[in-house]
Amino acid sequence: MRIDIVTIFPEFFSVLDVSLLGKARQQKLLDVTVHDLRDFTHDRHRTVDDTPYGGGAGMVMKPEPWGEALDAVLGGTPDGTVMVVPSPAGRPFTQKEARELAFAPRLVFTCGRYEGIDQRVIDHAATRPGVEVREISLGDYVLNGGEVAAMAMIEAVGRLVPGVVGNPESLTEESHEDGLLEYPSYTKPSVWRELEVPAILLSGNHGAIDSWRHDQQLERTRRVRPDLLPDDPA
Ligand SMILES: N#Cc1c(-c2ccc3ccn(Cc4ccc(CN5CCCCC5)cc4)c3c2)n[nH]c1N
Repeated sequence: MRIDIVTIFPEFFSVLDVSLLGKARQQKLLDVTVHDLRDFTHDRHRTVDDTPYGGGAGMVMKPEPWGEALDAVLGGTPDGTVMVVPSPAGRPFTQKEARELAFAPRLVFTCGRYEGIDQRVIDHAATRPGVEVREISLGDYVLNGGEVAAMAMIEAVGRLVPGVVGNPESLTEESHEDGLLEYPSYTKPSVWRELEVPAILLSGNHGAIDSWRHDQQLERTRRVRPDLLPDDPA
């Protein structure tokens, strides 16, 4: 999978050189390129923002640099490219969407700042052949820009790309994969500060362990996220 990121803070994504995603890049499972939006400006101050039409607080990101950046990045776009626009006005990001995006041949993340990107940039991108535009929100709270959201989405999607995670089985037993929160996990020692590991986990009875773990998922989901249960009697 190819991932392009356009941002005014390219150094923000240096974390992609390390950890699991860094290894995936070395293994050519992920091809990640970060582009500095200011490289697509032509004035001395490398200006990317201006005052909003209609008034209001803050600044809006100018369309011209974005247009040139996306011309450069989206040129020669294979069909199925998804341009992800992190936005507080976007659709909430979910594990289901992460799974969908993991199958896209190419993702382009457009990281806005200030009060956002001139809407015409998003509207124009949607007319580009082979490009699907998705405005996605990380959650119902306000960030200062799109980079944190893009990083979270890249990690959530990148780890689902075949070969990135060593044991793909571990991907199926995670919160939200089966619509439930995950069961609690334990490791050695069996007693720690007088706290014992649940005896069932030491029994070697894997049928009983699986059943206990599913019960734990249901209990935790009912307690913490009843909204995830289709018709929880509550
Ligand atoms: N994903 C995600 C996000 C973001 C996110 C994503 C991308 C950008 C680009 C800039 N910002 C900052 C910002 C802050 C407030 C507002 C609202 N204003 C209301 C009055 C009229 C003007 C707009 C817009 C933009 C961003 C925030 N926040 N929270 C998420 N889950």
